Amino acid sequence: MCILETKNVYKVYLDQKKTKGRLVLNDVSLKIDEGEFVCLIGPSGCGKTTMLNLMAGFETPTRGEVLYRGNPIKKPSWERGVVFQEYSLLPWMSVIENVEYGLDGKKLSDKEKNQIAMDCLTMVGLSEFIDHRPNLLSGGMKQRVAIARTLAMDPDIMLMDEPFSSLDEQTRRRLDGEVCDIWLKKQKTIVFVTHSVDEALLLGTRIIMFSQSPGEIVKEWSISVDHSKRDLTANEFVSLKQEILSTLQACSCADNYTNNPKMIKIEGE
Ligand SMILES: Nc1ncnc2c1ncn2[C@@H]1O[C@H](COP(=O)(O)OP(=O)(O)OP(=O)(O)O)[C@@H](O)[C@H]1O
Repeated sequence: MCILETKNVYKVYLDQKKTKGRLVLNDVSLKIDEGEFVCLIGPSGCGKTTMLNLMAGFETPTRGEVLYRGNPIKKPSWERGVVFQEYSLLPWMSVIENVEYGLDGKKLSDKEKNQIAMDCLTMVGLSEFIDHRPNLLSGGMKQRVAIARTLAMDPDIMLMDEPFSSLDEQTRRRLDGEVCDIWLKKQKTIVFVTHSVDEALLLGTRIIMFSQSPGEIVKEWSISVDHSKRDLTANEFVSLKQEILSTLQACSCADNYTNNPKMIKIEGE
C-alpha cells in the first residue's frame, strides 16, 4: 500500500528579490509503499535533502503534490520522523531527557514517556548511558540517541538525511546494521539519503537515483536479496555497483549547475 507519493513535483527556491528562482526539483513523481527501504542517491546539490524536506513537511512544492496516505502534506507531523545529518541533540539535557523531550507533544504520563524512551535507548544499545550529557558521547552514540528519539515518536515512516556521513567507516557500518534491524523489527518504512553507493546497496530495497540539478529521477533499482545475505563482494553486487556508479558518473558530468543554474521567472511577480 502506498504511504508516500510525490506527483509531478517541482521545487523552485526564490532569489532574494523574489523575482527569479532556481529550479531544484524538476517534475519528480514517485511512489513509496509501506515497508520499503528506499535510498535516494545522486550528485551533490541535486535536491535529495529538498525531496526529504518536502516529504517531512518542512517545505512545500512549488508545483505538484506530496501526499501522505493520499492526503497532501501541509506541515511536519510525528507520523514522519526525521533523522538529520547533524545530531541535533539538546546539550543541556541528558540522553534520556533528549528522547523524552521528543514525546512532549503526545498525551502520555511521565512514566509512560520514560518507559518508551528507555525501550528505544535499549534498542540502540544505550541503556547504560541514559544519564550522560551529549558532550560525553561519541559521534556514533549521539546519532543513536537521535535515532532513539525519532523511534520513540513511533512514526510510520522514518526520513533519514545522510545520518551517518560524518562517522568513521566502521561506526557507519555498525549503525547501518542497527537501522536495518530496526527496519526489520519495527516494520517501518524508511527513506534514506546517502552519498554512499555501498550503503545504498547494503540497506535499500529500492535505490532511486536523481540527476544533476535540477533533480529528476534518472533510474531506479530494486534489490530483493535478504539483508542478512548481502555481500558486496558477490558478483551480482559488484556488477550492480558498477552500473550504479557509471550511471552516477554520467549524470554528474552534465553542465555544472552551480555556475549555470536553471533560473525560472516567477509568474505574477
Ligand atoms: N532553503 C533554500 N533556499 C535556497 N536554496 C536552497 C535551499 N535549500 C537548498 N537550496 C539549494 O537547492 C539545491 C539543492 O539542495 P539540496 O540540499 O536539496 O541538495 P542535495 O542533493 O541534498 O545536496 P548534497 O548531496 O550536497 O547534500 C542546492 O543548490 C542548494 O543550494
